[in-house]
Amino acid sequence: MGLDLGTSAIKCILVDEKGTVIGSHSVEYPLSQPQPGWAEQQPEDWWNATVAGIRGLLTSTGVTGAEVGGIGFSGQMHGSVFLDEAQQVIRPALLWCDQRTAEQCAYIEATVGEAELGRLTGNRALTGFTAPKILWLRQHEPEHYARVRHLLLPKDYVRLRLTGALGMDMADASGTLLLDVAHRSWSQTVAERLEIPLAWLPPLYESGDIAGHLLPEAAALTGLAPGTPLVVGGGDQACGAVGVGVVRQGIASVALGTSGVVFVHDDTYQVDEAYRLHSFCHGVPGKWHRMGVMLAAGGSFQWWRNHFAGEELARAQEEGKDVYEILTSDAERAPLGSEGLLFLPYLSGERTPHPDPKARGAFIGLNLRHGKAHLTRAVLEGITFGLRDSMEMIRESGIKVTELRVNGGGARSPFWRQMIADIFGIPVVTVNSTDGPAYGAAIMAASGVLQVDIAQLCEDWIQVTNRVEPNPANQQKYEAYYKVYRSLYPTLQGTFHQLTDLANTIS
Ligand SMILES: Nc1ncnc2c1ncn2[C@@H]1O[C@H](COP(=O)(O)OP(=O)(O)O)[C@@H](O)[C@H]1O
Ligand SMILES: O=C(CO)[C@@H](O)[C@H](O)COP(=O)(O)O
Repeated sequence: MGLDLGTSAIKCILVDEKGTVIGSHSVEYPLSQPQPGWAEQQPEDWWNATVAGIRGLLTSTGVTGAEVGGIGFSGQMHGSVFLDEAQQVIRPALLWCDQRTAEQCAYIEATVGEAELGRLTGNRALTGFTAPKILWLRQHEPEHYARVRHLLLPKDYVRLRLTGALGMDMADASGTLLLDVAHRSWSQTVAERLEIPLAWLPPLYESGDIAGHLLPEAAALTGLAPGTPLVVGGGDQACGAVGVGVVRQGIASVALGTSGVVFVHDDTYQVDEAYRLHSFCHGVPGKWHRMGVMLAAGGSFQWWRNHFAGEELARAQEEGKDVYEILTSDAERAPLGSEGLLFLPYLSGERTPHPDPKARGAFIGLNLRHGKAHLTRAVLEGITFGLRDSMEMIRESGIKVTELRVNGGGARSPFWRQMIADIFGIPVVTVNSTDGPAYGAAIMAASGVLQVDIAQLCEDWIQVTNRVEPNPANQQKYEAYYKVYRSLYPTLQGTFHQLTDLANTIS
């Protein structure tokens, strides 16, 4: 069984011993934004959704608990679950997309030193990461901070409830800013300089290791058998990459979920100049990866759907279609470049390439000829240009990428896949497994239980099902628009900051 504890829902899948998916079941949970730029979830909601998700999956597939050989976990990364002495949750978790910690990031870079932090952790301090969240708690909620005894990431908390065992994988731990990514161990130096007790951090594992076994009370709730092994699993980006077979050099993946991620495998530990890309441990034991992360990729498209696609939603219901399919087919009818219209996708601030919580979105170049289809196309093009920025950094690092494997909700659209091929100038493929991180988690479960290499299972289970080549004529036209796109953030940065400050002070 593979579980993916996402931002909006948990997705649970069952896979047989040949790697075929035999069923899936999702259960949603809410996200709260108590203040602008904040994002929180209740760990109890994750737990209830996990129990309902596993039960729903067993019921819908007719598989019995005793037939499940093992469970692997994928999860949204970076979120802080603060637990007290009795392992009880102290407050809602601050999520990966929470932007409240700019001041704490500046403090970390000043205290540890920017270059030293990079040398020790492989990364720079970014608002979504976990260590700044701990410092925020210390500064703003000292009564909560005083009770903290354990710090976990989202999926590790749910695994604790299932097994009673504390643990974290190297891939997810890389996003805490407390891991010595090169040596795959907690960084005593960083923890000491930030005065964060190392004792709060759980034991570290590789993704295919067994972390514990299902408790009888969790078995009774879920319908699974007591003692079922739980494999550690990984952060959702590492799991998503494993789920599409990005386990060797030369292949990259693009994940189009709420966030947007360009991900490359590294056989050895590598860092990018000035730590512009994240350098993290991979879910493949003893391997690493680099990635660029956009905060609102699919999230920008979802925002567009939620606020401006009432008509399309009604059409989707009438025609029994998905509203995203209607939106993308309308967008396809607008000309390439949306007749001189560009969209900046920094609706949640940004991480890569502009680590700036005050970055904002924009439509640039509107004229009277533009209608909704132009704007929809501009949103998709703007997101894809944003992803291309990460690919440029990967290219500048000297990595030659010959194939892009796409996953996440956005990968369902053939139009968007062709757009990625044209904007990146690289062939885009899809594979037989379309369950992304949940499938990667199932591969990790099989690896732990059957004692087979993760890379070998990817080789055996994953096949390319579709390949699109870049269209040279489109590539040239997009190149011209991309040049203008790249010039926009530096020009507008000051304006974005002024507007964010105004919005925070004048209401
Ligand atoms: N048919 C589709 N065509 C294009 N984009 C889609 C389609 N379906 C979903 N999406 C995009 O995928 C996103 C959801 O992706 P998903 O991987 O499920 O996200 P997450 O795991 O972050 O919740 C949506 O916000 C939307 O932008
Ligand atoms: O912050 C990151 C990776 O560094 C995000 O990838 C989150 O881990 C969750 O993203 P979605 O899967 O919900 O898009």
